[in-house]
Amino acid sequence: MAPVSLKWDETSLHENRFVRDEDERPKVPYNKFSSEIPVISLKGIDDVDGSSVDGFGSRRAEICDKIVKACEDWGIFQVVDHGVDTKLLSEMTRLAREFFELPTEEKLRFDMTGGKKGGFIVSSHLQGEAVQDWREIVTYFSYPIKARDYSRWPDTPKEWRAVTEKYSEELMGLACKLLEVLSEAMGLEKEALTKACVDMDQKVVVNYYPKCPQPDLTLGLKRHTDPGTITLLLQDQVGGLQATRDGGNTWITVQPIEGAFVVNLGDHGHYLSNGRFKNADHQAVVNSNTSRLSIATFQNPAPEAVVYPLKVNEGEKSIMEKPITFMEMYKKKMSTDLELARLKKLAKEKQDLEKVKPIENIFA
Ligand SMILES: O=C1C[C@@H](c2ccc(O)c(O)c2)Oc2cc(O)cc(O)c21
Ligand SMILES: O=C(O)CCC(=O)C(=O)O
Ligand SMILES: [Fe+2]
Repeated sequence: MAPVSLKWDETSLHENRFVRDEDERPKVPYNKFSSEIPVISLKGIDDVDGSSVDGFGSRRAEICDKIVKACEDWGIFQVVDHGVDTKLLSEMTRLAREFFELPTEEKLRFDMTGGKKGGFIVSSHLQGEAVQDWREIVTYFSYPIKARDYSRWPDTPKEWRAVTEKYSEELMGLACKLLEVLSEAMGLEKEALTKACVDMDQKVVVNYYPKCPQPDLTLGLKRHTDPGTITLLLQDQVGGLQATRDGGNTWITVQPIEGAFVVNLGDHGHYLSNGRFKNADHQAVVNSNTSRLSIATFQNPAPEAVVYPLKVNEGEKSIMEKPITFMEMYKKKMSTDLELARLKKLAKEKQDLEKVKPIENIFA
């Protein structure tokens, strides 16, 4: 299947494929930033247990409390002082932008359509979506290292592969550190969550959202929860990431912070904690002033890893009926997402037909 379109500046939203139903359209501007999502400094997270700040408990304990609270409230928070070199972050962003500025034919050398594992695609990783996302992505699978297929990693700009390898390694380290905190908060050993992932997978998705003539009618990336354990998102200073915790009634736009990562829990993290930690419900909106770039690093369990709460407290019930593998969970989620989109499209077509019926009747 050929990609939809790469001529974003010539694409009119009168082309229905980008127009969302009214209930799905953005409710809050891309640049009206909220301070509701906590920003947590990780400085001191490696302090050995027992060392104290001014005699009041350790800095690590303080950070852990903030992370746990954010996961219980929103399933989303930002981290600063995380230890990943800021030069690496700016290199990663610069090279990613250069990739999207390449001529179409160059990007299509990595065309991912037809089920290839990694590469470039317009709009969505899900083929068959009723309404398209206003974005392009390039994606590659970085862990486990033995499964890397470099033929699916962009080779232009030429420094990108080396930078990406380093970036992936650093982010794997940071993600594991955050999972240790959550394991301890569940009263489990530090390695409990990473062990439950068996051999942790990592997948990097670089999102490029072109500027859009009618941003109020469409979405850069439709509302979703991430399927995996935890996601680390690096975004530029434009703004567009939005979160909801009341099923899409109200939304907030996450404030971009230079050098910070937005961390959000996915479905796997939510299930393993028996629902204690939220799987962040989020979307990306676009704007008519400027394009936007974000880099999502998805930390997922191995496909064969068993998904089931690690601990069910006394008096509670498991939120899962039975254990399933991550592969089963992922496939079920993606097919449900597609099916919902298909049903919505059908319902809309039916509604549109009903509207024209009275006119037909005039001629009957
Ligand atoms: O692009 C994404 C975002 C996200 C997602 C999940 C479920 C959806 O229905 C959706 O439209 C987007 O999580 C992903 C998970 C992946 O494995 C690949 C992706 O490209 C994405
Ligand atoms: O671009 C963003 O801000 C959100 C990206 C995202 O949610 C994703 O890639 O899963
Ligand atoms: Fe996401």
